[in-house]
Amino acid sequence: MKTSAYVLLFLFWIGTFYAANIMAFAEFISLWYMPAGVSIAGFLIFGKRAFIPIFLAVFFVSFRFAEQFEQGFDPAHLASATLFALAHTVPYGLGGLLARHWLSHFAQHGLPQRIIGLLVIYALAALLAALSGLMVWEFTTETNSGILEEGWFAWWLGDLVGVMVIAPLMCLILPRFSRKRLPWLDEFYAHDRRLRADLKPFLLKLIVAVSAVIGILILDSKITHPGVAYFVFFVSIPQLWIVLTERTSYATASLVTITVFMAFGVGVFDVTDQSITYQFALYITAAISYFAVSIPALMQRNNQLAELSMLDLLTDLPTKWLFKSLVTQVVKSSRPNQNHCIALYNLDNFKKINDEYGQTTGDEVLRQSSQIIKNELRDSELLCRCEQDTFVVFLPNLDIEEATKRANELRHKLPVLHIDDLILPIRGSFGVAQVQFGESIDKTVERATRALQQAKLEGRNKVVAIS
Ligand SMILES: Nc1nc2c(ncn2[C@@H]2O[C@H](COP(=O)(O)OP(=O)(O)OP(=O)(O)O)[C@@H](O)[C@H]2O)c(=O)[nH]1
Repeated sequence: MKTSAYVLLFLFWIGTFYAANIMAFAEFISLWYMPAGVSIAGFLIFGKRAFIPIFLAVFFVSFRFAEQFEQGFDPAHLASATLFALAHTVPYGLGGLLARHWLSHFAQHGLPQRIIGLLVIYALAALLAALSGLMVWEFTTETNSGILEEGWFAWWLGDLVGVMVIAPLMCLILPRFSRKRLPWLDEFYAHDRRLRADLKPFLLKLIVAVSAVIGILILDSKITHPGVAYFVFFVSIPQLWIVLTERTSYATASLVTITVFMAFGVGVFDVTDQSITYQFALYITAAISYFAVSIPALMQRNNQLAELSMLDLLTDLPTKWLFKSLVTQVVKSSRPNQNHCIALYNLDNFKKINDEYGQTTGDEVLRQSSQIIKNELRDSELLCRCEQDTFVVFLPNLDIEEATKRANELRHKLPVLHIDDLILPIRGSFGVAQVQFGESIDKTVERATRALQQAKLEGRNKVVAIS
C-alpha cells in the first residue's frame, strides 16, 4: 500500500460521507451510506492496512458531529468517537478481509459462486455494522433508547446499498495505489479488455436508465397509489443491458449514476415514504449486475476454450475435432455423385530428429513442414494436425485416383529444411481413402490410417490408397 493510498482512503471516506449528507432527504437519512462501500473496498484491496485511514476518518467525522451537537468540547466525545469508529471499522474490516480471502483463495470456484459468497459477506458485514453502530449510539446518548429495534433495518439496507454500489467503483480506483497485483480482481474486469472503450452507445443506454429513474419518480410523485414505486425495479433492465454489453467499468459507473439520481430524486420529488422500495430496487439492481458480470466473463472463457480445442497451439492448424466437424458438413451438403477423399500423412523417422537434435528442432520441423504443405493447398483443401507428427488433408471433389495423384504431389512438396546449421530432408508416408456414402469421417480416417501403415510397411516415403 503506497503512502498516497492512506491519504486517498481517508479523503474518500470523508468525501463520500459529506456527499451522502448532501443526498440525505432527512437528517441522517438517505437511500445509501456511501462510506460503507469505501470501507469494505479499502479492506478488500489493501488488507488490514486499511484500518488506520478508515478508523481515523470515522473518528474525525464522529468527533466533529459530537462537537456540533453539544456545542463545545467534552472529553467524552473522544470516547464516543472512538466507539463509533470501532463500530464501523471492525465489521467492515472483517467483511473486507473475509471477502479478500474468499476471492483470492477460492478462485477454483466459478465466478457465480464467488459472487454469491461476496453478497453474503457484504450483507453480514453491513448488518453487523448497523447493529454495532446503533448499539454505540444507544449507549453514548441518553435520549435514544429503543433506536436499535426501530432503526436496524433502515440502517442495514442503507449501508448495504452503499457497499454494493460504491465498492465496485473503489475496486476500479484503489488497485492503482496498491503495490501488489490483484489477479483475483481481474476476472471481474476481463470484459474491459475485449470491448472497445466506446462512450457513445454506453451514454445512450445510460440516458435510457436515468430517464426511467426520473420518469418513475415523477409518476410516483403524481400518483398517490403506493404500488407505483415498485415500477422502479424496471430500472434493472437497462442496467442489465449495460452490464452485458459494455465494459465492467462502465457498468460500475452506470450503477453509481442510477443510484445518485434515485437518491437525489426521492428528496426532490418528495417520495420519501417509499424510500425502502427504492433502496430494495437499488440493492436488487446491484445484485443482478454483480451476477451478470460473470456472464461476459464466462463467454470469454468459453471462447478461449473453443479456440484452444479448434486450433493446434504448435502449428496453428485446425485440430482433428474441427476437421471432423467441417468435413462432415461438406460431405453432408454434397450431391451423391460427388467424390471426396482424405490423405493422412505421417513424417518418416521423426522420432530420430527429436532424439538427435532435440524437441525444439522437432517442433520447428512440425511447424515449418506443415506451413509449407499448407501453402501448397488449393482453396478448397484443408490441412489439420491429427496428433503428434500425423496430419490430414481433406481433398474435396476428387476420386481415389485423382486424390492419390494429388497426395503424391504434396509428398514431393515436403521440404529439405534448414534449421540453424542443420540440413534436414523431410519425408512422409501417405494413406489415401475416399469418403464412402453414409460413412462417418472417423471410419474414413480409420481406413486412411490402415493405408498409411501399409505405406510405412512398404518402406516409407510413398502413397498408398485404400478402396
Ligand atoms: N518435437 C515434438 N515431438 C513430438 C510432438 N508430438 C509427438 N512428438 C514425438 O513424435 C514422435 C512420433 O514418432 P512416430 O511417428 O511414432 O515414429 P517415427 O520416428 O516418426 O517413425 P515412423 O512414423 O515409423 O516413420 C514421438 O517421439 C513423439 O514423442 C511434438 O509436438 N513436438
